[in-house]
Amino acid sequence: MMPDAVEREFDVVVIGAGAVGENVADRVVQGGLTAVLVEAELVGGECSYWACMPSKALLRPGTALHGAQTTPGAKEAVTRTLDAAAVLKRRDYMTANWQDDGQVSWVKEAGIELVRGHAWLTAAKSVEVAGLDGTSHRLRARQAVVLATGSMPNTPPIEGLQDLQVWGTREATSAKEVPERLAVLGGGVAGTELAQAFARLGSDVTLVARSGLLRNFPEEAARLVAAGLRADGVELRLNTATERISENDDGTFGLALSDGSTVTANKVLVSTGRHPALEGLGLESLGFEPDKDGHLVLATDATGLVVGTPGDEPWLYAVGDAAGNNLYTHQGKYEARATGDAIAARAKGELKGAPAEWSRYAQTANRHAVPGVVFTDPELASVGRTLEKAREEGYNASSVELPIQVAGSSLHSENYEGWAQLVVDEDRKVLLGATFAGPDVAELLHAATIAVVGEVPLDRLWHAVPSYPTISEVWLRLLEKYGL
Ligand SMILES: Cc1cc2nc3c(=O)[nH]c(=O)nc-3n(C[C@H](O)[C@H](O)[C@H](O)COP(=O)(O)OP(=O)(O)OC[C@H]3O[C@@H](n4cnc5c(N)ncnc54)[C@H](O)[C@@H]3O)c2cc1C
Ligand SMILES: NC(=O)c1ccc[n+]([C@@H]2O[C@H](COP(=O)([O-])OP(=O)(O)OC[C@H]3O[C@@H](n4cnc5c(N)ncnc54)[C@H](O)[C@@H]3O)[C@@H](O)[C@H]2O)c1
Repeated sequence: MMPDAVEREFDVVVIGAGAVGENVADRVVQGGLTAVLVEAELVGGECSYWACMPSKALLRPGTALHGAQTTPGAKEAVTRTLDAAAVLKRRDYMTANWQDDGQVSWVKEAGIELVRGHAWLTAAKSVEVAGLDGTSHRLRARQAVVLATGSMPNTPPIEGLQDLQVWGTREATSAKEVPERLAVLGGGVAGTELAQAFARLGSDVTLVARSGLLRNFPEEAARLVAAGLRADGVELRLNTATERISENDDGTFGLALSDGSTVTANKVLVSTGRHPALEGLGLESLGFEPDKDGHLVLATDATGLVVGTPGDEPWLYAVGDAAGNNLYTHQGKYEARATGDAIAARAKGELKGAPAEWSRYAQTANRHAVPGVVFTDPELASVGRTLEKAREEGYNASSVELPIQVAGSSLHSENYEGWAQLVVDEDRKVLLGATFAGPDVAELLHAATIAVVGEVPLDRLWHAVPSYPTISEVWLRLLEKYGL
C-alpha cells in the first residue's frame, strides 16, 4: 500500500467503467448496496468511443445512401457519393468527441462513486488504485470485486509487425482522414465492417484473411456479405496468410502474402481478434496462470463468479469482455444485470449457492441464445446455434433455409438479395438458432431471439403471423418449407 493512500470501504468494487461495469454497478446500487467504479480511461469504455458507436456511425451513412441508390424513384434523386467529412463529423458527434462528461453525470445520478485511475487487486476484496491525478486509493470491498476490464487486441505473429505503427480498431474508428489505400488483416466482424466502411468513404481496400470471411456464420450468409464488399470495390484475399509487413521508403506499407503477391497500403488495420484484458490486475498473486498464448483467461459460473477464487465465500466476479464469453456489448450488459443482481441477492442472503437456470441471477442465455449483428450492407444477423454447432453439441438438429424473396423484400429495393435459416431441435420441435442475411435484416433478429429463449413450439410459432408486406414474411415461408 502506498503511504498516502486514501482508504475507503464499499460493498462492491467494480474495476472498469465500460458499458458492462456501469451496468453491474447500477444493479448493485439498485439492489441496495454501495458501489465504486474505477476507470483508467473514459467512462463508457470501448463501445462508446472506439468500437460499436463510431464503427456504426461510419457505416450507417453508406447503408442509407445505398438503400436510396437501390430504390427506383429515390435513386434518380441521388447524384453524389458519400460526403466523407460529414460522415467523420457525425462519428465525432456520436462519440461525444471522446469526452465522457455525459456518462460521468449518469454515474453520479445513479448513486455510484467514481474513481479515475488504474486498479489492481492486492489481496482478497482489496483493490489499490493509482489515481490519474496522482493520488492513490485503497478500496476494500465488503461483498465483491467485479472485473469488467474489457478486452485487448491480439497481435498476430507476422514478421515485421511488432516494429511498425499500424492501426488497431481504435485508430480506425477514430481516424481523422480516409486513407487512400487500406489493408485490413482479419476476416472477422471488425475487419469486415471496417473494410466496408472505409471502402464506402473512398479508400481502396484490400482485406486479407487467412481463412474465409466471417467463418463463424453460415457460409451462404457470409457469401452475401462478401458479395456486398466486392460490389463496393473491396478486394478480398481469402485463405491467404500475411507473411511479412514492412515499411517502404515513401511511408507506405508492403504486405508479403502467402501466395507470393504483395499488397501496398497507406494504412494497415490489424483486426485479428481480442483477448480478455486481465494483465496487471494482480491475478497471478491469487493463483491464476496465463494460458499457452500467455493470456490470463478466467472461467466463470452462471452468476459470473470466477471459478477457482481462493477463499470460502464468493467475492470475485468477471463480466463482459473480461469474462471472455461473448464479446458483445449487449451480452456483456446481460451478464452485468445477472451478476449485479446475484451479488445483491447474496449480500441479503436471498441467494445461496447456484441459481436456477433462467432465473434473474443466471446468465443462461449465454449458452443458448446469443444474438449478434454484423452491420455491413447487407447485414448478417444470427442468434443461437448454427446447424453445425447444434449437431456438435449432440442435438438432433435439422435446418431449413431459403432466399429472402417476399413482398416486403421486393418492395424494399431493386434486386433484393437475402438468405434465411432456422435451426430446429427435432426432439422438442423448437428453434435452436436462426440466421438472416440481407439489407435491413437486423431488426428481424429479436423475433428469433424471443423464439429461441422462449422455446416456442413450432406449431405455436405458426400462429405468429408476420405483417404484410414486411421482410418478416420470410418466417412464414420458412415454416411452410419446414412442413407446417
Ligand atoms: C471495432 C469494434 C466494433 C464493435 N462493435 C460492436 C457492436 O456493434 N455491437 C456490440 O454488441 N459489440 C461490439 N463490439 C464489442 C464491444 O465493443 C465489447 O463487447 C464491449 O465494449 C465490452 O464492454 P466491456 O465493458 O466489457 O469492456 P470495455 O468497454 O473495454 O470497458 C472496459 C473498461 O475497463 C477499463 N479498465 C481496464 N483495466 C482497468 C484497470 N486495471 N483499472 C481501471 N480501469 C480499467 C478500460 O479503460 C475500459 O474503459 C465491437 C468491438 C470492436 C473492437
Ligand atoms: N457488430 C458487432 O457486434 C461487432 C463488430 C466488431 C467487433 N465485434 C466483437 O469484437 C470482437 C473482436 O472482433 P474481431 O473481428 O477482431 O475478432 P473475430 O474473432 O471476429 O475475428 C478475428 C479474425 O482474425 C483472424 N485471425 C486470427 N488470428 C490471426 C492471425 N494470426 N493471422 C491472420 N488472421 C488471424 C481470424 O481468422 C478471424 O477472421 C469479436 O469477437 C466481436 O464479437 C462485434
